[in-house]
This record gives sequence, structure tokens and C-alpha cells, in this order.
Amino acid sequence: MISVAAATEALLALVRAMPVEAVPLARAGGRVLAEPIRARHDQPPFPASAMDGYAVAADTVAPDDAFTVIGEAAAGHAFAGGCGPGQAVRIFTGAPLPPGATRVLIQEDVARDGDRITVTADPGDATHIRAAASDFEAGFALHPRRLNSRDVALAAAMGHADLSVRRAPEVAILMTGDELRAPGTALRPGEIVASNGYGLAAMLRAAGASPRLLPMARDTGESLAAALDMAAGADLVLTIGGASVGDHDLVAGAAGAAGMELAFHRVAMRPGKPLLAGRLGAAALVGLPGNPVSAMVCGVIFVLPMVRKMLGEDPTLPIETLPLAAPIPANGPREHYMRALRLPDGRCRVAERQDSALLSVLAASDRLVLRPPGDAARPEDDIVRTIPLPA
Ligand SMILES: Nc1nc2c(c(=O)[nH]1)N[C@H]1C(S)=C(S)[C@@H](COP(=O)(O)OP(=O)(O)OC[C@H]3O[C@@H](n4cnc5c(N)ncnc54)[C@H](O)[C@@H]3O)O[C@H]1N2
Ligand code: MOO
Repeated sequence: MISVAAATEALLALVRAMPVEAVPLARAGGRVLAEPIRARHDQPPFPASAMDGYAVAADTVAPDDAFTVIGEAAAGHAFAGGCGPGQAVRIFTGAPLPPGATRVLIQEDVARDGDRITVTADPGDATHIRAAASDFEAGFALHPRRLNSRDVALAAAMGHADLSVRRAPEVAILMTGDELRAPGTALRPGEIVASNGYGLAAMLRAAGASPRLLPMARDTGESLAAALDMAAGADLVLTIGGASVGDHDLVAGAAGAAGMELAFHRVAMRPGKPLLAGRLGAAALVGLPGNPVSAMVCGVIFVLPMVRKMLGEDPTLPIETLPLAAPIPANGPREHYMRALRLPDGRCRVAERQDSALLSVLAASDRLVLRPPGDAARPEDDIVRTIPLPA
């Protein structure tokens, strides 16, 4: 059995960054920018009015000062001439400032009579001008990262219609087991509903991958071989179940027969001990344990970092330290990822029942408490390391 750290290293070595593809800006949200982009122009490209009012060429303005209105500037419609002493240009928000103008008087502070305006209130020191390039200069860079809605708005303002993003890795998910039925199907004696493949697909889609659920395989070499064939073209193949040591745990053998070069089988962790991994042609294959919580936890600890690396993101799992809401017992010889919840008081409550079949406990949790092998019993308020659970 290898450690979680050694398993993580071996798994990350099985994948690399995906090729780059161009997507229109409207579909770039949530994708990972692959290369830096640079602003094609200053923003704003010209000095612009921030308010509706009158542009004037005067450094100090006091009540009763008067100006002659000589023209108009609106957004998208610059005034053709300049603005000199004693002159004013009617101006609207976003309009280019006429050459010579030094400030904008807001219309609330002036009275207009024909082509004359008179200042009616102290306009203060604000110029109400947005200087050219005051948001960003031409050449300003947006660096590779997962694009949120603000980044998309910024990329648009920088003048980019299409963005180069990492192609979403295609992940084939194969649930295995004679006992499994699709959700919504009536169960016959001995059957259970297949669950964790759907959970993993949701987790991986939220992480930016493109999951593909394969038809479920039965516990026979032929059925597994046919299913693995259907995974062709995927960047990552996940099998679920049949990874342990029972007479019907055939995944390692079937993957080997399909040509997988084994990287490791079995990790010193709880849940997740029977995990196996290797290279299957151009794809990485990860054999997840069948227990629903084991499969989901291994998805968080191992598969998400692989997907992040494929997307060009930092694969490191985020760690949050929290005080314990109640004591916890000593840990055994395997690393333990305990299901837990952060309480409103900021402390962390570890679930009493840690059986790896309990999806209701996992769904009521928002994090995993990380226990090293042989970790001593911990008293209330002791600080523990936690891994927040993803979407
Ligand atoms: N003698 C030993 N027995 C077991 C060991 C061991 O070391 N020695 N390891 C245990 C551990 S730890 C785990 S985890 C399980 C996992 O084994 P498998 O990966 O072979 O999983 P299965 O036996 O196929 O299934 C386990 C359990 O999960 C249910 N299952 C399977 N697939 C799904 C699915 N897609 N959705 C929902 N539930 C699923 C399956 O019906 C079983 O109940 O092995 C222990 N045994
Ligand atoms: O390691 Mo198993 O995944 O404990 O249930």
C-alpha cells in the first residue's frame, strides 16, 4: 500500500494540460484561460465625462460664473471643436471630453437660459472626468485562470471576441456491479440503486470536465472489457466498484487485459483503500472503490486534482484549519478523511457515523477532516486540518 501523497504524485504524473481551443466570449465563463491576453487599447480610450452636464475650460468655478454653450457631446458623438475660456459644451455621461475642457459641471449645479449657463451652486473640486486609460492601459494583462463573470466582462472591455481556453477533459465513468440498477428502476431482491457515478459526474462537470456515463457493466470479464472499449477517446477513465479483493472484484484484471499499465493498487487511506490507477492507451485510468462515500471522497482527493492539472490549474487541495466542536478518537494506521460540518460558531463537528456507505452523512457534510496515520485522540477545540467539499 502506498501513501496518499505518493498516490497523488503518481496520479498527477498520469495526466497533463489539455490542448487549447478558442471559444466565443459569451461561452467563456467557467472555462480556464490558457494564455495571457493583453488589452488591445486604453480603457477608456479617451477622456470621458462621468456625468451629465456641461464641459468647461476653467480650473476654479464659483456660483454666478457664466458660460456660453457652443455645442453638444454625447456618448458615441464627440463635439467637433474645442472648448475655450468662457465656453461650455453640453455633455452627457460617456461622451468624449472636448479638447481644452478641464472639468464637467453637473447639470444640477447650473441654470440654463438659451445658450447661457450660470452656476447656481458651489461645484466643489470634482472634475467628473474619467481620464484616458484610468481603468487600464493598452497591454494590460489578464493571466491564465478560471474565468468568472467579472473576468469575462474585463476580457470583453480589453477587446477580445474569442478566448483561448483549455479543452474540457472528457471523463468516461463506468459503474460496475451485478447488483446495480439505474435510479428510478424498481429493485429486485439483492439489487441497489447506482449512485456515485452520478455524483462524480456532477462533481467533475462543476470542475470544468466533460463527464460521460457509460452503460453499467456486470461483474464479468466480457462485460467489463466491452465497457472499457466504450471508454475509447476519453482523456480519463473512472471505474467504480470491483476494485477490492473479493472473488467478484474484477476491475484490475479487466483493465490489465485491456492493456492498462498499472501505476499502483491500494492506498493507505480510509475510505478509499482499494484505489487503483494506471495508463490505458492515451488515457489515465482510476479505479475507484464501490462504496458510495469512498468513490466520492476519492473523487475529491484524487480525481479533482487530476482534472485541475488537465485544465492548467493548481491541483493543490485547499486546506482550512478549524477547532473541533467535540473530541474525536485516535486514528488507526491509514490516513482518515472524516466527514464533518462547519458549525455557525466556526467550529467543526465530525460526524459520528463514518461508514463509507452513508451518503446521507456525506450530503450533510461540507468538509473532510484530515487525520494522519496514528493521529492521537483530539480534545474539543483542538485545531484540525480540513478539506472543504466542492460543488
Ligand atoms: N476482505 C476484504 N474486503 C474488503 C476490503 C478488504 O480490504 N478486504 N476492502 C473494503 C473496502 S475499504 C472497500 S472501499 C470495499 C470496496 O470494494 P470494491 O471497490 O470492490 O467495491 P464493490 O465490492 O464493488 O462495492 C462495494 C459496495 O459499494 C456498492 N456499490 C458499488 N458500486 C456502486 C455504485 N455505482 N453506486 C452505489 N453503490 C455502489 C456495492 O453494492 C457494495 O455495497 O471493499 C471492502 N471489502
Ligand atoms: O476504504 Mo473503504 O473505501 O473504507 O470503504
